[in-house]
Amino acid sequence: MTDPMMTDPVLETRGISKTFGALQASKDISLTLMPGEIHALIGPNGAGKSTLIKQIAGGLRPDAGQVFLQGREVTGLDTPARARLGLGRTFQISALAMEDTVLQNAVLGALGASGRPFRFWRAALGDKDLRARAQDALERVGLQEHAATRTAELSHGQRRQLEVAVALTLRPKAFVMDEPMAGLGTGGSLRLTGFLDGLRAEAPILLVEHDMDAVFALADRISVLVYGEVIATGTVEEIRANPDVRSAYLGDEA
Ligand SMILES: Nc1ncnc2c1ncn2[C@@H]1O[C@H](COP(=O)(O)OP(=O)(O)OP(=O)(O)O)[C@@H](O)[C@H]1O
Repeated sequence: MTDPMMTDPVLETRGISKTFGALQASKDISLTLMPGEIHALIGPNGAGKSTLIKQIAGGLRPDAGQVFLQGREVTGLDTPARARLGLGRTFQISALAMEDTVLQNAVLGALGASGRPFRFWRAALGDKDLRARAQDALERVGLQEHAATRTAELSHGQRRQLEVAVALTLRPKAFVMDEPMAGLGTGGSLRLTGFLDGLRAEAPILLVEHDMDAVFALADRISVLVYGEVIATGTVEEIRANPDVRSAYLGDEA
């Protein structure tokens, strides 16, 4: 990881707050994602992790606070506009078209990245540039041999890799990932952990994850969210040793 004192964050939230009725789901959240790092966001169910991710990605407008991507404020932009500026997102629930092939899904991602309307979808499949971009992304995640496979036939882990490939067609400056390990067995989690480890050199990753083995193996920094509030940010060692974090979340896992 690059020394955080020496560089500017790639992605930053400043004072993000959001209430749903009487519930404060985000309380004055300020986070940074530095070049080359994996910053994990952990916390109990209902702590507000997905709500924060949605505000960062553009699906939910904060009541207060700002989001910056490479120093540019994006708080007022919608999700596609943020994606075009380089915010790569993968979802808790797969957003892939299961009946389409792996390559078609990647081309669809590349089409979205190009900013062209989706009614050109069929034409996009024959577009050399989009196909090249899609094939390049598939190669980077190691799925090139499965380009013609129906997405439904991929393993769970391969689908996660395809989601990353779709995000890669955007040439992202930062990744935001919501529980990529969900539903993977031990072997799948280990493979994806190795893959994400290498991916951080491409773009830093803000990683929401419940799989603590993956978090402890990957994270340069961890922020702990409890009742909508970041109660601690630090290295794996600092977070494991933090008594507030142990009592609020980690318990025996630390
Ligand atoms: N659209 C909404 N309207 C009302 N309440 C909401 C809405 N979205 C989320 N909440 C509430 O906000 C709180 C935070 O939810 P959120 O899904 O962000 O938590 P989380 O940390 O991602 O949980 P999990 O780990 O289970 O995915 C919860 O109490 C949830 O019920």
